[in-house]
Amino acid sequence: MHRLPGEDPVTAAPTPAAQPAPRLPVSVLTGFLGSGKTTLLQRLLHHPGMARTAVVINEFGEVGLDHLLVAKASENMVLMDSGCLCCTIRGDLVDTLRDLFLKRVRGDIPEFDRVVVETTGLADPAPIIHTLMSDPLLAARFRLDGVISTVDAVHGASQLDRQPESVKQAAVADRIVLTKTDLATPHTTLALCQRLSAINPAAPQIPAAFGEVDPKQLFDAGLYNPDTKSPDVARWLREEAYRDEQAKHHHGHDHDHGHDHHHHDHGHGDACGPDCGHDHHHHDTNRHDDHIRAFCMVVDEPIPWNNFVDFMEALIATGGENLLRIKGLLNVKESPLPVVVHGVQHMFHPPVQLQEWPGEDHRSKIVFITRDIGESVIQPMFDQFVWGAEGAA
Ligand SMILES: Nc1nc2c(ncn2[C@@H]2O[C@H](COP(=O)(O)OP(=O)(O)OP(=O)(O)O)[C@@H](O)[C@H]2O)c(=O)[nH]1
Repeated sequence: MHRLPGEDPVTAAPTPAAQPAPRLPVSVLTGFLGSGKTTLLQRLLHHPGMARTAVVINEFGEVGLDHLLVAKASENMVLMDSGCLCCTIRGDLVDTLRDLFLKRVRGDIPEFDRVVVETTGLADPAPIIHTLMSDPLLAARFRLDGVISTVDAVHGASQLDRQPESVKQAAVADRIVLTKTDLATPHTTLALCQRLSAINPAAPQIPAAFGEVDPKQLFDAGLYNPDTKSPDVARWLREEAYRDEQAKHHHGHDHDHGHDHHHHDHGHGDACGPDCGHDHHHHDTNRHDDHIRAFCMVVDEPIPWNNFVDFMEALIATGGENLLRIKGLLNVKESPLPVVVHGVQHMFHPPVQLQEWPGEDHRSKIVFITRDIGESVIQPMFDQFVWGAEGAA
């Protein structure tokens, strides 16, 4: 069984949340085969805003860098005229990032302020996120900024139907980039956006034909706002997006029987939109995204920290691989200051104690994106572990 790292955020030396973390932010760029990752990267590498970025890719050939190449820094590293560095994976990601960091410290390569790692199209992004969180040397030097997932506006819906990886890539995303919007009809794009909102209510969906997007929309997706140099919980958690989505999918239903409901086009094609009059509201267990649940729990009473850890451990033991993303702002009983938790599957970042509440609302809010574990399972488990031992609530 996995303990939450950090054990006790209250008695442990508090992570100084108000100071910007010195670790370099890493963005993971993922997306299904052919969904436009390379096209997006090519456009990004041209962008002046991408100077001081190191990009980690699988092969130079894929990205077609010849016209951008300024100097070869080493066998697997090139420097571009935009100022950014591009390097191919050597060994594994851990070796590559350590190598990059060492070269930067030694001054062998120009300083960079952020890293983008492109995954292959069939990759499950979770192990990469785990590597960043769990390798002690990497975790001391790098931090996960966010996951950017490209979704093909034309083929995205059928990929969501058939490919569990594509659903997972969308579910763990902090930003979703809709590619090939130039080729898709507005109806197709709208229907896809609605499906993506049901899978991942909080991730902004950014249309980018031919990779045309302002890098600012993709980066700085983490808890810290680089402008204010302080945590921006509202932007990071976006629990209201989960509540809006839950309200949409539970209209007319006051029960939770373990299934979510989705609006979708089940074969009516482009002509079918949300106002087309078809009955879109039904179950279809063959679609991979019908297994995804996205919901928010709001807890009024302060939570005993150890009970919360027990709850998380029980949940991880029940189905850690199905907890795609969990984020929370907790009011813990032992402290007047809030604690932020963040997990992907069975791995959790060390909890962070904030130095102040982000607003007047001091209730705990936890958002979940899960596969096959609904609120109807998680809420009773939470009540049992968190309040059961206390005899409260
Ligand atoms: N019309 C149009 N074509 C696009 C767009 N984005 C990508 N493409 C094309 O789609 C194809 C696949 O794009 P890539 O950028 O190679 O996709 P990828 O995700 O890197 O592909 P893999 O590395 O094979 O997983 C290429 O032929 C691109 O030119 C877009 O926004 N509009």
